[in-house]
Amino acid sequence: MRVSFTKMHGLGNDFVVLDARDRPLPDLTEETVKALSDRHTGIGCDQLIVMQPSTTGDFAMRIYNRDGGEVESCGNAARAVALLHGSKASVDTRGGLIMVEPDDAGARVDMGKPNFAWNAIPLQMPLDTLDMPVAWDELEHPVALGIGNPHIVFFVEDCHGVDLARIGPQIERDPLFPERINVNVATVKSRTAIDLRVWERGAGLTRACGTGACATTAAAIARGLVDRKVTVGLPGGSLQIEQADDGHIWMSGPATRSFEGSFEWDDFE
Ligand SMILES: N[C@@H](CCC[C@H](N)C(=O)O)C(=O)O
Repeated sequence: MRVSFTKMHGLGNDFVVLDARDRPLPDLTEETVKALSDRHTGIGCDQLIVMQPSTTGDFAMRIYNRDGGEVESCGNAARAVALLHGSKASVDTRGGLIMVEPDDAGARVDMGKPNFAWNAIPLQMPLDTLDMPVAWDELEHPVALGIGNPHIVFFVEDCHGVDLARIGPQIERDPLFPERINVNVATVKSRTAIDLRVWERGAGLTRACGTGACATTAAAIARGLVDRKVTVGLPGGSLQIEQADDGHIWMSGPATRSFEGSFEWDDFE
């Protein structure tokens, strides 16, 4: 079966997007995701995204990390599918229903409410998620929360000085996080600006992480470190994040279509 794809990115966090809204795809296995995501032998991406029909939203977005695992949420991909859809839409994800709307800058997304409940994230045991009594080397007292998917946020003096490639995988796979976790190191620059680097669960260091930017802003607001409207600077560029009066986190930022192509499904099974 010949399948068309669109290669896209949000601030350098890149995706292979398959549109199965009108034409179903064969079952996607972990091996197929890994093979398509491979940067040497496949098409190459951080996440594989599948758009599908939905009964609860205008369409569904399924998200697979490059390691083959299916996950709940992806902020940068939400902006990418908004661009492909072309108009305001409700998107059904495993992390909940989100609203997307293309705009001049790319897209605006209502990512829903952050969840600080330890068993929703989930953590292995009850802990104060706003000030966790845990440390990994110099990284200590993090905030843990869910924004569809699980995140841990460390506020540090200089996020660029953290060896995230070394410590990120240790934290991601610590038994404290039964479903593993996305690891954010953040430096608060002012009441309206945060610098952020992210070690993504199942994908490693990425140029940007939309849910990471939302989770970090929600954590910084909860700690009283920033105002409710923040610019988050990531290696790939900036996102605008805002918490509305009802607690929902809104994200605005670019989404880019890189190229289109097609492949033989059988070659990646
Ligand atoms: N790049 C994404 C997040 C993708 C999923 C994440 N790695 C997870 O495992 O939860 C984003 O922009 O939010």
